[in-house]
Amino acid sequence: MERKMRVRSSDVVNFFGYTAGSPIKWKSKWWLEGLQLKVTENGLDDLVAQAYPDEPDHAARFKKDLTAFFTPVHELSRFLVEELTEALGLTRDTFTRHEVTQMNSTGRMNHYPVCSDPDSVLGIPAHGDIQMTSILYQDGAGGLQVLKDDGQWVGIRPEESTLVVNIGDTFMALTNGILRSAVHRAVLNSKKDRYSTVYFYGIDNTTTLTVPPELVTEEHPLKYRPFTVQEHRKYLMENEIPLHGPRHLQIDPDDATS
Ligand SMILES: O=C(O)CCC(=O)C(=O)O
Ligand SMILES: [Fe+2]
Repeated sequence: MERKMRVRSSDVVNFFGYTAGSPIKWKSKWWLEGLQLKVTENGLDDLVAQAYPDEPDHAARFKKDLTAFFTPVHELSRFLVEELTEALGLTRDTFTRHEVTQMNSTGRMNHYPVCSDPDSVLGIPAHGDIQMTSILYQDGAGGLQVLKDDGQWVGIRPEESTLVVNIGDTFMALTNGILRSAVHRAVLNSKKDRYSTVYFYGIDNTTTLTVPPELVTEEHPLKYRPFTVQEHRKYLMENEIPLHGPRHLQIDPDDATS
């Protein structure tokens, strides 16, 4: 506990560091503790030094373990974004060229403690992820659910050696809604704790991003206005997200067709 307190978050927008319960000001309760990570050389050095100030061996091992997961997953994220971009008929680096530093991407480790009344509270309530893609590794406990178009929640069963890939709100808006940000949540169980680790691959936070003109046609008119990821993040931190994608970034926020 003392170690967790050493790295606790004091940042309400990006909440880097340790948080217990909801890291943001939504009304609903979150039944989890989490560690939000800056996955850069400096970010990881600072974190492990704060967590293990007098134990350099532990610090080095923790950094090695974090790097072993996040470095390949960063490369995989960029590859997947580029493959999807190309599949849409665009130049491969249309979006990834906005990847300034890894600073715009975030790692997150979630721990959902066992809950004696799992139907009374959620681990994480319904949301879409902010960034381009999320890659999630979950243990065998199960609890991730995705919202289907018919309003039903479907469980994403854990499979050994399998990663879950999710499209985020930024990628949805930048592809004019062709790729869909999946609304998801984490439910609890009364038998065992659950752990998951996520990498949110992000591009430039502060540049105004726009839908490429190639994705705007007569049948598929421009649906999303120019935006910055930072502005989108701030909106989400301040507004509990309803059960749909980034509708506030739409030119017509009342258009509910996706
Ligand atoms: O733990 C999970 O299955 C979901 C985690 C998640 O949605 C998130 O960290 O954004
Ligand atoms: Fe998520």
